[in-house]
Amino acid sequence: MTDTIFALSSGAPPAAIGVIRVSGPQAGFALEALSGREFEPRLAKLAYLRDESGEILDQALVLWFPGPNTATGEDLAELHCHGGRAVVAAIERTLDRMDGVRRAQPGEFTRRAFANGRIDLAEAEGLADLLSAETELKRGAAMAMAGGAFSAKVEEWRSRILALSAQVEAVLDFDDEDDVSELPATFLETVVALHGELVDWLARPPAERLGEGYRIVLAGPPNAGKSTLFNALTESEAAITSPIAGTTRDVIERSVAIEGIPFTFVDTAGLHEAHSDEIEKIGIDRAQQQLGRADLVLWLGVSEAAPAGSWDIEAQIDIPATEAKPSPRFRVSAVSGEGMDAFRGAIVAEGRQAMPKPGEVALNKRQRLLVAEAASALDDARMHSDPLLVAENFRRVRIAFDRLIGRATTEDMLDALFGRFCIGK
Ligand SMILES: Nc1nc2c(c(=O)[nH]1)N(C=O)[C@@H](CNc1ccc(C(=O)N[C@@H](CCC(=O)O)C(=O)O)cc1)CN2
Ligand SMILES: Nc1nc2c(ncn2[C@@H]2O[C@H](COP(=O)(O)OP(=O)(O)OP(=O)(O)O)[C@@H](O)[C@H]2O)c(=O)[nH]1
Ligand SMILES: [Mg+2]
Repeated sequence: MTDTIFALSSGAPPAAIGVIRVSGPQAGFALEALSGREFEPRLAKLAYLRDESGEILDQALVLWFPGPNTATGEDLAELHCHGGRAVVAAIERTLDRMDGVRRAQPGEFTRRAFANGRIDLAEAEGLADLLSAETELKRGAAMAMAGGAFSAKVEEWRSRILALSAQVEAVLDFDDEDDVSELPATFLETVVALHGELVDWLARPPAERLGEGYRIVLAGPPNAGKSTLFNALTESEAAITSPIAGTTRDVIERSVAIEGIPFTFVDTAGLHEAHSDEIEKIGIDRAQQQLGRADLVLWLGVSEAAPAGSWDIEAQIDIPATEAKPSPRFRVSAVSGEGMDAFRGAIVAEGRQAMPKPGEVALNKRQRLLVAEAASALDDARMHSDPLLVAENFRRVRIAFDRLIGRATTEDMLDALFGRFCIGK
């Protein structure tokens, strides 16, 4: 028999309220054992929860959801208890002592929702992202994925490839000529259109961008004001600043959201020919590596040395002795604040255009690999005139679509996905 599982599904104690969810065939029994009574479906009721000896553990608000029309597709009970550590622990211990009832593993509620067909795999991935969303932009993308926006798209692609497959199968069934010339005139057009759509999806900003943030590296010679600017942009004191050249030696990273856009700012050691100091040399090596990883480099050195694609910044403009650059992209002072508003605005605009659009679905790596596999199979299909090979490649396309929404999955893959969830989800 399926185990009945339980876990605290709200924030960690101590909290005002803790919600313990119980899902599975024994959920109704467990609820009755704790409360001594039965409940009307989907109607909140206040009840005392007791252990086997009759001792009151808590007074809780209880919800009873009989399956299969529930979040998990199983019988489901929710105990909205007081969120103190000992309260939650006492209720959990009492549940744990019941036959066929055990603690849930990470993501196990969602895994059951998937196993019972309540949600598909893309929606489950969206839920995982929703739980880890720290910016407005990521929340919007995750909500779109969790709400089935991409699943609906894949279903549509799937029906298109099935229709194309049927046309090829018809040729295979009725034609001895082994020639795709019998296919409808629109056949190739339809293949090309679907392929183009997949390629467009692959060109979209990836979902990982939303987590990692737009990566901006500050670079230039010592004492150029990199760390001071870094602190101003991240509104922190993360980097040490001083008039001593060579103050920053290691790479300092800070992730911040500005206007809902996620950024990772990176401060680096001043670039110059370090002759004697071994530590500084290592720092400069690391700074150089960071230049290669950046989405955007803010260059505070002489304009002639600016790396390709970087923004040439004239910093410390409040200091009269600062030599003016001929045509910098921005002139700023992190100390007086001069030029900073326009500079910050431009950075936000740059980050925004590299991110998925608000509320738009973004694909994660797994999803991109499968869309790429479907696109490449369609491309192969286009190259063949043998209907057997065309049909075979269309099968590859269909399998990739199936994997996107979880119609074809392996245990390993499900373990990896649902392991990302916290306990209680
Ligand atoms: N108290 C509580 N809040 C919660 C959740 C929960 O499980 N419990 N959720 C946990 O993720 C989210 C809401 N998600 C849910 C998704 C489906 C169903 C559900 O029962 N679906 C049924 C009936 C739908 C209906 O009544 O209209 C169904 O789909 O058939 C419930 C919650 C966020 N808030
Ligand atoms: N007045 C003024 N002083 C600044 C400004 N930016 C930086 N400074 C000062 O210049 C000195 C060097 O600044 P840092 O930010 O440490 O320079 P850095 O580029 O990080 O230097 P290294 O870490 O050694 O490579 C410090 O004393 C700062 O206080 C500015 O915009 N105006
Ligand atoms: Mg520094």
